[in-house]
Amino acid sequence: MNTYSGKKDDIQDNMFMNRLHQIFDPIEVPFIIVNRDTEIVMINEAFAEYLGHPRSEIIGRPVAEIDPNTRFPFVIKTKRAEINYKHKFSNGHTAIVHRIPVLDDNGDVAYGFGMVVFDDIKQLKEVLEKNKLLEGKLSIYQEELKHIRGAKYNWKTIVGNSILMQEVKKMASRSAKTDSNVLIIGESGTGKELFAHAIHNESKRAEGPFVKINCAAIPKDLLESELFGYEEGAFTGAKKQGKIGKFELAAGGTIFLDEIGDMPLEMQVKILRVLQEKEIERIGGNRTIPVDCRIIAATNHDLKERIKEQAFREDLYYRLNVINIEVPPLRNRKEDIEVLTLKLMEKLSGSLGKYVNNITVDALESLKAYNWPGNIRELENVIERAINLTDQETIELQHLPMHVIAHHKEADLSQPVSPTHLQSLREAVEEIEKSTILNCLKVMNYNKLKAAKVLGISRTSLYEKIEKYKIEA
Ligand SMILES: Nc1ncnc2c1ncn2[C@@H]1O[C@H](COP(=O)(O)OP(=O)(O)OP(=O)(O)O)[C@@H](O)[C@H]1O
Repeated sequence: MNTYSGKKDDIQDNMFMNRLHQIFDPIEVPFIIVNRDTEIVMINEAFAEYLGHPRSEIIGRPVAEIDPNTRFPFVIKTKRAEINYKHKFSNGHTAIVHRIPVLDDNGDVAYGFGMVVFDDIKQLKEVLEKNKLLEGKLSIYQEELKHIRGAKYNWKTIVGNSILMQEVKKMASRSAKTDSNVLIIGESGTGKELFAHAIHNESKRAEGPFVKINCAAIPKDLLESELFGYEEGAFTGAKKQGKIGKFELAAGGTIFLDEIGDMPLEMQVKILRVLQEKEIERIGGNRTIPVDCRIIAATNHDLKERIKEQAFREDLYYRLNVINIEVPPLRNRKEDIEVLTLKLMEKLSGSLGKYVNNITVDALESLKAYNWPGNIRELENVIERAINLTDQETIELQHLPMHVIAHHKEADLSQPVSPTHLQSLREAVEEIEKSTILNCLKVMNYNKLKAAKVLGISRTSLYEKIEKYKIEA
């Protein structure tokens, strides 16, 4: 081992430099330390070898004697570090180096520290290439993550080019540029959730998570812990390690509060507090956690009516309703029915594994004539049923439910039902009854109370019919 024996050769310095050699020698990266007179006080084996000199011959000598191109005198004079500088050594090697002045307590330069980061430019190029490759991969994974995290839809996947839809899309797209709260209103099945996805996807939070919570589907007692999470042992039955709530999960992204109109009043107070304070507290916790997510809420209720009924807080309504987007019902944009039908046929053919890509003019006319109380979700169900019924690649009138055909007056006269579909009146009535109940249940998200109301029958009667037709509800 070589030891330092420069001009200011006090024993402590010597021991210190020996120690540095012990540290830097096993490392293959070239390191060097010079004193303020730019004499080499430490150089590890890797650097000595790189310069092509035995270490014993260069320790203590001015670095410029070994490498006349050195910039250490400049770095020591200016006290300015040079990071990632390209340097051509006098032995012909070109490398990327760092040169860093090390200051003492008085702010004067005590040493100059140098290292070779890449020992030739080719190596640097390779690293850059690798980096480019990794960046490419990273963006693929980011895309995948975005997909997994939930926000799947954008303006293109929201089908419909009627004037009404163009207006709503324009408004929603404008809202995506801000971070304000958005309230999306519209009947059930109109596509409110799709709009929430698309707004998130176009916002500056697009790379963040999109977290949805259905305020109507989660039992009242669980809603608070779902939204805010809880600390370890917060209540009996709580998970041991605690639980992170949706607001925290949505950090950096968007939280979508679906069916906000059905949120219990006690929870509305808590949500209002979050909107005002921009912080939450986990159940059983004693610290506040800042909320960093955009809020989009949706409802199919007339919230002003709910306020009158004292079922919804007026202050919360105004907090949420900063930007209001109203998704029109399908019956007000019948121009969209054809393109929606074709798109849904394509989508459902894929998921049902049955290729159906045509629809007769009559069948399409029927769809256009119908009023669609369940909107696009109902249209989707009707198309799915038709794809299941047809033996060919075409949906015909006979594949549509009776209540849809009934709206197309000429259709039932001009289009005879095919002999294979002839049936008794009782069978026909039962088929209509069954499909009407099934449709209604689907449209009402299997809420039997609501479905019974819409069907105009009692809940008991609905249960009997579900039993009779063996409907899985
Ligand atoms: N414009 C559209 N283009 C294509 N598919 C649509 C469109 N609008 C809605 N859908 C489809 O219709 C179904 C219902 O849409 P969505 O769940 O967004 O409605 P919603 O208004 O949020 O309903 P709810 O109020 O019951 O929650 C979904 O399967 C969705 O993919």
